[in-house]
Amino acid sequence: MTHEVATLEVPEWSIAADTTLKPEPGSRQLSASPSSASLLSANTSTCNNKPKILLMGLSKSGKTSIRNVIFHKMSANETQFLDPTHKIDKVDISNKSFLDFQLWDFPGKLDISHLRDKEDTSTIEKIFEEARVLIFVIDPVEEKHSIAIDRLHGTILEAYKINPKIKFEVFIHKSDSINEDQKIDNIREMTHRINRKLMSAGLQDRILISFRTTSIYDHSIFEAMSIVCQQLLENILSPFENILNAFVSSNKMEKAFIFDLHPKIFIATDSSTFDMPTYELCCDMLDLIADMGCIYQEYEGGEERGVFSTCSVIKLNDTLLHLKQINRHLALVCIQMQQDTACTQGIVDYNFQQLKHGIQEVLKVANL
Ligand SMILES: Nc1nc2c(ncn2[C@@H]2O[C@H](COP(=O)(O)OP(=O)(O)OP(=O)(O)O)[C@@H](O)[C@H]2O)c(=O)[nH]1
Repeated sequence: MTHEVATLEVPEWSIAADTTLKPEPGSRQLSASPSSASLLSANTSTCNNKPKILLMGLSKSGKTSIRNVIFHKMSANETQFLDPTHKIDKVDISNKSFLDFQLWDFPGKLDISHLRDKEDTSTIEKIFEEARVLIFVIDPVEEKHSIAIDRLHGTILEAYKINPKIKFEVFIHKSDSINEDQKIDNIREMTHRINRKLMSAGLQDRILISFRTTSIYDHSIFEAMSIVCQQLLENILSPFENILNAFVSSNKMEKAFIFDLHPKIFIATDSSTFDMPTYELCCDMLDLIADMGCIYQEYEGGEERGVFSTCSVIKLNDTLLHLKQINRHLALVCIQMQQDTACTQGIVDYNFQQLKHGIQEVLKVANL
């Protein structure tokens, strides 16, 4: 397979060290033997109006690793040296990001479902009433499956009681350590066990839980987090999808994604079938352009020179990969089969300008 970079401009988003993370001061303090009170601590009191995503699960299930790999560009191998989380770690995802929300990483030792008797209930209510999505991370190779399912069930009941609109996502994590058959079996077994528990509480029709297999060692965690983050953008998802559908059909594209560049999360795609290899190819293109950008970024007077109209095309045999920056935060990445000569670069460029205009109009109306 020949890899050929046809055109390349340096993207301004590729350079900066990751500044999307702004952990709150003191949010990672250690305590010798944490009680539930110290695990919760005053951290829950500094809420703001941003949507919140909660990251829960047993100790060592991989919550902090997920957070760091996606939002802090930590390599998967480095996560082996992470300390356990001792207090709720709240992270603002904003600044250089299009997405604007808070991610709350909970200590695995903190079992919210058993706190009602011990804690001020208003603290627990505060956690759930402002949350949009609860991600529960389960390690499938742990012997503590039943404990994890019990904790998940208790947490879901508690959260639903306080906030019936909250969405539930279960990441069956560390999928790199199990084979394909085990992945399917795991999802089937967990769905069955949690549904049986919800049925006995009479809630099986009211609570919808999505199960995904994830790993920080491949793109699956980025895909899963992308789908979770899209739940915060409900009002723009459908117009974005329509615009992408029109772009894909008029340029005879295979697939198109709109990515938030910090972090590498896709916030929309066209309605054609999603397949992992295509998504991985688009992610790899983003990484490649970002890396090239780091090397070739030009500076003016010690400052990075802003490049707002980055366009890159990579030719892989008979496939063209396009990356076109829409604005400071967003980029279109799409795949086109080259044998389709009807769509020249000029036509693609013109149609991209129409897409860009459409996206900007949607963002204006949505006040984003
Ligand atoms: N194989 C594999 N290991 C992972 C994955 N994600 C995390 N880990 C490892 O799991 C271990 C625990 O990860 P942490 O992120 O610290 O777990 P945690 O859920 O935050 O743990 P607490 O802070 O105690 O609640 C680390 O050694 C990680 O390297 C994964 O996708 N695959």
